[in-house]
Parts: sequence; C-alpha cells; structure tokens
Amino acid sequence: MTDIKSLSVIGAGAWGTALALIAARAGRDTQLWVRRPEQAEVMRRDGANKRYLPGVGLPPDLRIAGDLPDAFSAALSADAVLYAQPSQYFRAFCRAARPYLAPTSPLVICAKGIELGSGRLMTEIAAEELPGQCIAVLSGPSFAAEAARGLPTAVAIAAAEDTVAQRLMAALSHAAFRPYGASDLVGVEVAGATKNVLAIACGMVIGRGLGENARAALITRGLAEVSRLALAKGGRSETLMGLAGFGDLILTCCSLKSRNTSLGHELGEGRKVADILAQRHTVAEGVTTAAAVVALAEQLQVDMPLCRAVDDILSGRINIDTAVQTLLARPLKREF
Ligand SMILES: NC(=O)C1=CN([C@@H]2O[C@H](COP(=O)(O)OP(=O)(O)OC[C@H]3O[C@@H](n4cnc5c(N)ncnc54)[C@H](O)[C@@H]3O)[C@@H](O)[C@H]2O)C=CC1
Ligand SMILES: O=C(CO)COP(=O)(O)O
Repeated sequence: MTDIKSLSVIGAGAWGTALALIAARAGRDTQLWVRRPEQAEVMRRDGANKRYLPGVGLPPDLRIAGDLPDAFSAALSADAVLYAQPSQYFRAFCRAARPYLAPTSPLVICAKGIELGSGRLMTEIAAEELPGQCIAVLSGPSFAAEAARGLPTAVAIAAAEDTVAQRLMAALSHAAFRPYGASDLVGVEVAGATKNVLAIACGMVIGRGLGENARAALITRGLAEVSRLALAKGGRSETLMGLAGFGDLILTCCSLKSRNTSLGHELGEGRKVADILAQRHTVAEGVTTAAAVVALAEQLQVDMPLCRAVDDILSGRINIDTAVQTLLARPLKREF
C-alpha cells in the first residue's frame, strides 16, 4: 500500500480551503488550486481566504496555485486530487483534467450534488468522462468553518477498493479529523446530495413558524425517501444510517450555519429565491439538486414527495402553505 504524500485540492471555496488545511495538518505536501488567479494572489497576500473562510489563517507551507499556465496540470500530478468545487462544474473539470490525471491516483469527489439535466451522480459523470480513473467519495457532517478551526470532525471516505479508502484515510486523518472507510460510493453520494434539498425544506418549516415537531417529521420521512432513492441506485441502507446519511442530515437540517437551511429559512420568512441567491456569493447545492433529484426519482419511479415539494416551491409552482397542505392531505399509510 503506497502512501499518499502529496495532495491537491481543486477549488478554494470554504470546503476546498478547509480540506487543504486538514491535509496540511495531517502532514501532507498540499496545494490548493484556485480558479481565479487574482483570488490566489489575494489569499497569498492575506494568508487567509477572507472571502469564503474568514477568520482562519493559512499555514505558510500550504501552496496556493492560481489558474496560470501549467499550474492546473501540476496540481493534477499529486498522489491524490480532491475535487471541492460545486457539483454542477464537475463534468467540465473532468474534461479539462482528463489529459493530466494519472488513472491510478485517486480523484476524491468532495462536492455534494446531482447534475442538473442528466440526473447523474458525480461518480457516474466521472465514469463517463474519466473511464478507468480511481474514484473515491468524501462526505459526512462537516461544516467547513468548524473543520477549518480544528474542531473535531468525522466523515466517510468511500472507494471501491478498501486499500484506496485506507490510503486516503491515512493521508487526511489527524487529531481532530477522523475519516471512516466505506465501499458504498452510491449510498454516500446520494445521501450527501439529497440532504441539501431536505435542509432547504427544514429551513422553510422553521422560517414559516411550523414548529420543531414538523422539522423532526420532515427529517425522518426525508431519510425514508432518500433511502428509497439510494437503494434504487444500488446503494445500501446501512449507509443512510451512517455519517454521510443520518449524520449529515441531522447536522445540516438543524443548523442555520447551513447555507441550504438558511436559504430555506429566508424562503419561509417570505423572501424570493432569486433575491436570496442574488445577495450571496456562496453555493446552496440543494437549489439545483432539488430539480435534478425530482427528475432522477421520476426516471427510477421512486416516490419522493418532500424533494418534489421543495422543487415546486423553488420553481414558484406552489407556495409553502399549499405544499404543506398537500403533503398532509395525502392518503394515510403504514410507516414501514
Ligand atoms: N462549505 C461546507 O461546509 C461544505 C461544502 N461541501 C460541498 O463542497 C462543494 C463546494 O462548496 P463550498 O466550498 O462550500 O463553496 P463556496 O460557496 O464556499 O464557494 C463557491 C465555490 O464555487 C466556485 N465556483 C464559482 N463559480 C465557478 C465556476 N464557474 N467554475 C468552477 N467553480 C466555480 C468558487 O471558486 C468557490 O470555490 C459543494 O458541493 C458543497 O456542497 C461539502 C462539505 C462541507
Ligand atoms: O455539507 C455541509 C455540511 O456537511 C454544508 O452544508 P451547506 O452547504 O448547507 O452549508
């Protein structure tokens, strides 16, 4: 089992920056690849990523590479590459990276989303665009700001081969960051992507004043519908009970630190989605994934009424009150 000595993180948003800090703390030779050269310059000058991860200093040994000639190919020559840009840009990344990635070096998907239009999971995009590439998925309850501050965080790292997961776990683990190994890539991915849609729903419930009973019911029934989707895609139900499933759902749905939950909260208070997004420079993956997951559920004939309601509200087809009335008026049924 060869050690991972060097590691590159693609994307210097909050999560990419936090992952680069984690890798550097774990003693890896780490570089953070930044899409906009001017942002790389500002980060080097400030010793921080004030735009996406304020209040956290970057260690001097963390290399910050801007998108200049050769920097991209150099970043992709590391022993492992972590993709931490939003999911809708993953296909374009794969196409750009194809000439430079060594097929045996793990490409670790750290984004949480489903492709709009195709309904593809990130691993499916990777299989289409980078056939034969060694792929892993990192997901779990992990607010970037907390992990970056060195607060205790545990995640799942899934790979088809155990040795790949183990090498990545060894490369990233340190006193405050504990990865667990997994082999169910699909389950980990489906859980990570769909929790963002449910988080928007939970935010709406609280913002609209519908109460904590309603939020708990939403989380529980949300987990049931996400489990149906994961199983239909070939995932395993135990994964949904783990860090990437239950763990991330609870974290995200119960905290306004979540961009998805806070977006839902603002919607619940009566603001319009376009106005909320216009005022933010950060991503809320659940907005695009809501539409993608509904299309995917239709293809697979999986019943996902909560995700559908979120998509209907985001698209302006119904309002929150009508969505709630419709959900509650469905025929009574057994829980399991
Ligand atoms: N922030 C967090 O706590 C966590 C985020 N994630 C996931 O990580 C992924 C990245 O999220 P964050 O780092 O939070 O994003 P962010 O909201 O902090 O930053 C936005 C990111 O989008 C990138 N971006 C904007 N336009 C782009 C384009 N045209 N092409 C490529 N990239 C572009 C920016 O460069 C930046 O990296 C998402 O899938 C998110 O769900 C996963 C775990 C934790
Ligand atoms: O994925 C996350 C925590 O695990 C971050 O959630 P938000 O993108 O909703 O902030």
